[in-house]
Amino acid sequence: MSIVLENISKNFGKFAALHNVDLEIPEGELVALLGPSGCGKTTLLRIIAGLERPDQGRILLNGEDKTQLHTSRRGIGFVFQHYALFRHMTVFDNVAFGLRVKPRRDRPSEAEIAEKVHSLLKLVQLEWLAERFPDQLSGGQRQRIALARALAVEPSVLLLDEPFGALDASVRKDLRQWLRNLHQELHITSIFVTHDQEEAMEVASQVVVLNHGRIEQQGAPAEIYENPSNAFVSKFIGQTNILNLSQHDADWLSDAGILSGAPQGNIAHIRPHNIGIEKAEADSRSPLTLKDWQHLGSIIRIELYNSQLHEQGTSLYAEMPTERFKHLNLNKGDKVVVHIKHAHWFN
Ligand SMILES: Nc1ncnc2c1ncn2[C@@H]1O[C@H](COP(=O)(O)OP(=O)(O)OP(=O)(O)O)[C@@H](O)[C@H]1O
Repeated sequence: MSIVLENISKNFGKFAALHNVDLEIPEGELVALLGPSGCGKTTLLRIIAGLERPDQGRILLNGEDKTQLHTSRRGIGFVFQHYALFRHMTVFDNVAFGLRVKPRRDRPSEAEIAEKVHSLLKLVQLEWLAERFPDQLSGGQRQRIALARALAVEPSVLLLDEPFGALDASVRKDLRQWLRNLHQELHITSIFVTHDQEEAMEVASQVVVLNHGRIEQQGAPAEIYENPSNAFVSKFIGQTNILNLSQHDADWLSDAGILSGAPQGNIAHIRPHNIGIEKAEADSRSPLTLKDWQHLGSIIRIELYNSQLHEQGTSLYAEMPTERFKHLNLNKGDKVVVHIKHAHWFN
């Protein structure tokens, strides 16, 4: 099901949680709503679900205005943190719940329900847990069961609010991949809320970046990373070095080669992987010293100290493949020269 939001605004008392939000989600996408705490992600999700009424605007599902339609009639499944599994029911009964409460004329027989529940438990790869109670499951297993429960009623849209929020890092990573695979299998239009940019980039086919109740940018992860439409998005998505030219950082940038052309703004955002490094000659006048580095798996993050950077104490971060770093044979305290391959410019 496609989703279109037109000019949605929502106030809580005097506080404007969403301002004139326009959003189009084509059928079958897996969309991340990404933004800092309090930016309006959950409010937007609740409005799509029909759990919250917008003060203004329309919600179109498959092109039809459903703004006034009750949640239960929107064909939406959700996995919200506070809609936890029913503790007194087994896994099987939890997944069967949505089918058993259907009106009599739509309700499948118990045999059909059993078949459906088993096929869903198979889909989430937890068939062997059917007779357990939620307290006897791990956090990751509970989330997968919650998803099976949401899928039982064959929703046209799946909404997930911080689905992996409370889980530890390695379980989160597994579940991200698993959700992506599941989506590729089912193709249900899905929207999940996260404040974790890495999660959004890794899982989603489309990322919607929100800030202060407004959409800053929508696009494929690579598009948002490579062409951030403003300084907020650039800073929020991935690591970036921020250099303010109006604060006299221009001189050393010019030495570094970045200002070979005219600056295209007052502020340069430079991704760590766009900073190339070479060992400096002994007589180099480079202001940059290798301060420290960290191993991030196959890449190395390098911290450079710049004695001429206007804001004293700030470092510049570069990244390169581990192999290349080994080849450079650098030690802490070595002088380096940098070559800046690309910058995003803002005012
Ligand atoms: N029922 C409410 N009454 C008053 N204010 C609310 C209500 N619900 C949300 N808000 C406010 O609206 C803003 C947006 O809230 P929302 O839950 O949508 O943010 P969020 O982006 O999901 O944040 P988080 O990542 O922290 O969950 C917040 O400032 C919040 O305090």
